[in-house]
Order: sequence, then structure tokens, then C-alpha cells
Amino acid sequence: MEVRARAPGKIILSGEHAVVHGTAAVAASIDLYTYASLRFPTISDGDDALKLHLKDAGIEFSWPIEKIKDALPGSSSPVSSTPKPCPPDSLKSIAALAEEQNIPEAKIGLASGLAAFLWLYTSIQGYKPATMVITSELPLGSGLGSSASFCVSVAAALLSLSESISLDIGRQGWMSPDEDDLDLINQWAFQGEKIIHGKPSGIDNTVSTYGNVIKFKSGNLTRIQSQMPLKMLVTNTKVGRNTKALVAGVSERTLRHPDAMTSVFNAVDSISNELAIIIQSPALDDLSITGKEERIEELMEMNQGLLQCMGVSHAAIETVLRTTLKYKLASKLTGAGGGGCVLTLLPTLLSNTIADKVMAELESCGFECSIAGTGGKGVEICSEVSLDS
Ligand SMILES: Nc1ncnc2c1ncn2[C@@H]1O[C@H](COP(=O)(O)OP(=O)(O)OP(=O)(O)O)[C@@H](O)[C@H]1O
Ligand SMILES: C[C@@](O)(CCO)CC(=O)[O-]
Ligand SMILES: [Mg+2]
Repeated sequence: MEVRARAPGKIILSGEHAVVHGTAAVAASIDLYTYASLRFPTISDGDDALKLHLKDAGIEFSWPIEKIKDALPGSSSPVSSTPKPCPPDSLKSIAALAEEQNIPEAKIGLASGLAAFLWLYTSIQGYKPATMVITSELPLGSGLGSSASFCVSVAAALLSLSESISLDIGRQGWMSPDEDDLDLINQWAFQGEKIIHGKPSGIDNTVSTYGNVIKFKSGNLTRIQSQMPLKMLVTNTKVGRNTKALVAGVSERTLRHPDAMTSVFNAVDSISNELAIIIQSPALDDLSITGKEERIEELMEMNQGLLQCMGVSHAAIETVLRTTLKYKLASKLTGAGGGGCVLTLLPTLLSNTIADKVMAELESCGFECSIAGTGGKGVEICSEVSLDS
């Protein structure tokens, strides 16, 4: 028997970084997914290893189960039903298990993903041999929530083949887990995100788990019923960066300038609250949609200015802002910044000719443009009964 899970990436419409410090943020899922498939070997396979195959990177990692038992003697079987953080000692052992896989230098960023996988696997499945295969449509480390969708899809696949979630094996196709199962997946994914990010707010794993458009503040989720199309151009500057380091940088700036940064965070809180109200308020005609879009554009520009105050913009992001402004379009970075992706609102009445022109100009700078489908479903699970199971 094999189970597959898929979890979406996300865009943050307002409030990244400030949300780590307790203010409100608004995010939407996007129609790009990470897929995780899990399979236990049959006795005839005679396999006694845990394998993780990262298909896009073209790398397969393998750990003998005995080695995992030695390194993490605390992981019991039957396993924990309550999500728990990885203690520092276990994290050291896990980091050593990841390091000995000799990850190529150019892909060393994967080490934290491997560590999150090992913690989730041993916590949820204990010491069973298995193979997990991962594929992702998301660019890694670009602000579209690749780490969260990785953790959510891995947690969902692992929980589906545990006692914790009862999977409807007879059903065909993708299924949305029920609310309690979503809560459990989300809590485990958050533990994985902590290993990758250091101090995540939880917004990325939450929007990846529940989908749609959400407002998130201090760990609490409010679902938003969007009453307007949000057509967002996503420009990937292709400048690599790492969310953990950027989040730590903002925290250090906050320690140096606590009063100023508190004012910045409060301003972001107001922006996110106003944005959530605009998105939810009914739009009766084109005129009122245009009015709402103009207010959203202004809020996006204000949020971008505050992200610059936090020190998370980048020369490539500024190039995108300048380019889109030439066409009177508003943009802001999305996710952790420092490179990665930038959002530009494409208003409903914008002509296709202008949209094509701005994309062509951005691509001539070496950036990659795409239009995101926003606010779709969250994590889904699909079971397949194979003949040899
Ligand atoms: N498909 C994947 N396979 C293995 N590891 C992954 C995968 N996707 C993400 N990761 C892990 O997450 C890291 C990237 O996470 P990071 O939080 O820095 O960026 P992001 O999640 O894409 O952006 P943001 O957090 O700003 O939305 C990778 O370096 C890797 O360790
Ligand atoms: C930068 C940040 O606010 C969003 C990353 O997508 C970090 C977090 O909230 O965990
Ligand atoms: Mg991330």
C-alpha cells in the first residue's frame, strides 16, 4: 500500500516577518504543490533502511534502521500521537545523520529539510523501514513556502499510514482530511518548520494545511471569504536566500531598536487588518472592485516600505518594484525576502498588452514570471493499493 499527500505553497499578501513578532498577516495558498509518497517494503523486499528520494534534486538518501535506532534511541514504537518539538540532543544526532549522507555542496540547504524529515518520520512512524519520494513544483528558498509545503505533505503522508488518521482506503482520488486530522497534520508540520526555520510564526504551514485565504495572528487562524479576484503576478528574482537567517536578522534589529521596530510591527498589523476587511467586503460592480484594488495596491506599497525598514529587501527586489511602477503597478516582496519572489497585483481592468509588456521587461532582467492561482484547497491525501501489498 502506498499513500500520497500533496500540500500547496503560499503567497503572503501582507505581514511577513512582523507576524513572527505577534502581529496579523494575510496569506493565500497557491496552485503549486509538494507531493510526498510513502511506501513500506514488503517482507520479500528484505529492505531494512529508511530511504528519502528527492526526485527534483535527483538525490536518494538512505539510512540503515539500526543506525537510526542508535542515533535516536528515544523514538519509541508505537509512536507519539502528540506533536512534540525536537530536543536539542536529538537535533544534534539528526544533523549528524543528515551530514553523513555527503550532500553535494551546491545543495547543502537540503540538510535542514532532511533533518525535519528524520524528526517527523521517527516521531510518527518509529523505526519502520520505508521509502518516501518527494517531488515539488515550488522553487526552493524563494518565498513561496517550499519548506512548509514539504513539512505538511510529509506529515500528512506519515500520519495517513499511522493509527492517528483513519484513511478511507476504498476511495479514489484526492481527499481532504477532516478538521481534526488537519489540526494534527498542521501541528506536526509546525515541528518540522521549527527545524528548518528556527522561529517560524506558523503561518506558512497553516495556510498550506487549510488552504484558501487566511488571516493569522499569534498562532490563531481566521478563514477569509475573499469577495474579489486577486490576480497576482509572481516574479522570481532567482536570488537565493534562507528564511532562517532573514528571520534571525529581523530579531537582531528588533533587539537593537525595540521602540522603532515595535512601531513598524504595529503599522504592519493595521495594514493586515485593513487588507483582510477589503478582501472580505462585497464588491458590487467593476467600479467598486477597482476602488478596492487601488486600496490594496496602496497597502502593498506601504507594507513593502516597512519590509525595507526591517532590512529584508534586496537590490533585485528593488529592480522589480521600479520596473512594475513604470506601468503604475504596485508590488511587494512575499515570504522572507532577501531575494526570492515579488508579488504584483494585476488589476481586473488591466489590459493583456500591458501585462505582457511588464512580464517581458521583467524577464529581460533575468527574472521568471508566472501568474498564481490563489486560494485553492489545502493538503490532500490519496491512497493507492498496489498489487504487492
Ligand atoms: N522539496 C523539498 N525537499 C527537501 N527539502 C525541502 C524541499 N522544499 C523545501 N525544503 C527545505 O526547505 C528549505 C527552504 O526553506 P526556506 O524556508 O528557506 O524557503 P521557502 O520556504 O521556500 O520560503 P519562505 O519560507 O520565505 O516561504 C530548503 O533549503 C530545504 O531544506
Ligand atoms: C518571514 C516569515 O514571516 C514568512 C516566511 O514565509 C516567517 C514566518 O512567519 O515563519
Ligand atoms: Mg520556508
